[in-house]
Amino acid sequence: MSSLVPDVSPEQLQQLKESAGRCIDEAGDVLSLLSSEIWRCPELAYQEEKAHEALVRFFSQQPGWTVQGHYLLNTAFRATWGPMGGREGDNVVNIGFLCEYDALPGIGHACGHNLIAEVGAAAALGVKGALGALSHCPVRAKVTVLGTPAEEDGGGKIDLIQAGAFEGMDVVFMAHPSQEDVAYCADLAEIDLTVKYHGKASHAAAYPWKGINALDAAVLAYNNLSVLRQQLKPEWRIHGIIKHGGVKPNIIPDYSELFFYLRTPKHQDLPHIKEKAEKCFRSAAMATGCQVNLEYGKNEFYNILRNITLERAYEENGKTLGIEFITNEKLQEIPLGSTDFGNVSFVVPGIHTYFYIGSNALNHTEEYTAAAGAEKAQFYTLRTAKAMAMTALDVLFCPELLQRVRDEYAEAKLKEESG
Ligand SMILES: NCCC[C@H](NC(=O)CCN)C(=O)O
Repeated sequence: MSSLVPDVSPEQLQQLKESAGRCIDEAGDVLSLLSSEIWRCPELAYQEEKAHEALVRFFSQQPGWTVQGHYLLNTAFRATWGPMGGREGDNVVNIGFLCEYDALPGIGHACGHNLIAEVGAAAALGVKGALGALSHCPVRAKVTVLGTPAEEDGGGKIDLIQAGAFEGMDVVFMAHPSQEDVAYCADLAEIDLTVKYHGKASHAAAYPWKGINALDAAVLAYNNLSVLRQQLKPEWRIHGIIKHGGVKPNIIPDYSELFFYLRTPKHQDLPHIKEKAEKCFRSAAMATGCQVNLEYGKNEFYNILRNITLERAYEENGKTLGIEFITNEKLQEIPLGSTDFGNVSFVVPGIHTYFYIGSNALNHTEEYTAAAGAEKAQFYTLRTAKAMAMTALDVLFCPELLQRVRDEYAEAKLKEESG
């Protein structure tokens, strides 16, 4: 155990951790109600108005929180507690907990973002409850809960970074529902791409030769990408849909639209995959005579800048609660997606952990939607919140640990950005 702040013994820190756990358990009912309220009203990216309202109300009803609704984004919020403790002039240690709450089209909370909101809120209540019960907290602490919308589409955290929402935070935590408990996954960098082909309509039977077929362009592009995949590095991903391919069989389509995600392990590799994909889309335009427009998403999602120091502290705390983390060997088998937390990890040291919710269903399926709304998920969600809260207390009371977190972050960022 790293050395603690003066006047705090390891036993006292352990008692604080147990106090945080009790506070989370005591709030279990209201936390479950919050989570199910969000789960029952799935809302898409940037449209999470009911979820935003539920979370703002939740923290407004909890004593001691300063709550800002519509914080920098219409459906983002910020709830802060502190600074408290320590002595005037002491450095404040600001711990951030992130809440996601956007759903997926047609299948609701199939990624369990209602549980992400719950686990962030729960961990924050736990830390605040433990520190608030002290007659005098020897460290100057602040807890910040940030509601970060639109992870599934657009990247609300990236908008919030650009708006300065993460300034002054020392460490951030969030946890994402999964099939396993793991402190880190090598989530991929990602960019959205919308491709629009414009051709010329004509009667498909009477005089097709007068048409310029935008659906042909879409099909050629799709097939170009399908053969390109053999030449991509194994971790790279290109996948997408044809959103529009025509209106009637007897009208040569004059418009088609495709929506694709391009992914690479490092965000520095995104330009390379973009270049390869663009050739596939532009050559299809050339072959058919269509005009083509390529429109990239407004935000590039970064890969996660991992912090092993923080991950290990989280794992140590989680194991005391019975969490069985998967081994590193199995880590290679974890399916990877992308998250705008990656961008956050390049401005603040943090961890984006994954947690089992009592089901082996797969994310982005209707089965997972059911699992995310099931009572069974509550035990695992609160347990994860306790592990996060305990790790936050380690950071607050072990200056040496916080320094190692910061040193690793600075070194990893320098290494990553120097390629
Ligand atoms: N265009 C961004 C897509 C993000 C999405 N994220 C996840 O699925 C993580 C879990 N919510 C993705 O497709 O990776």
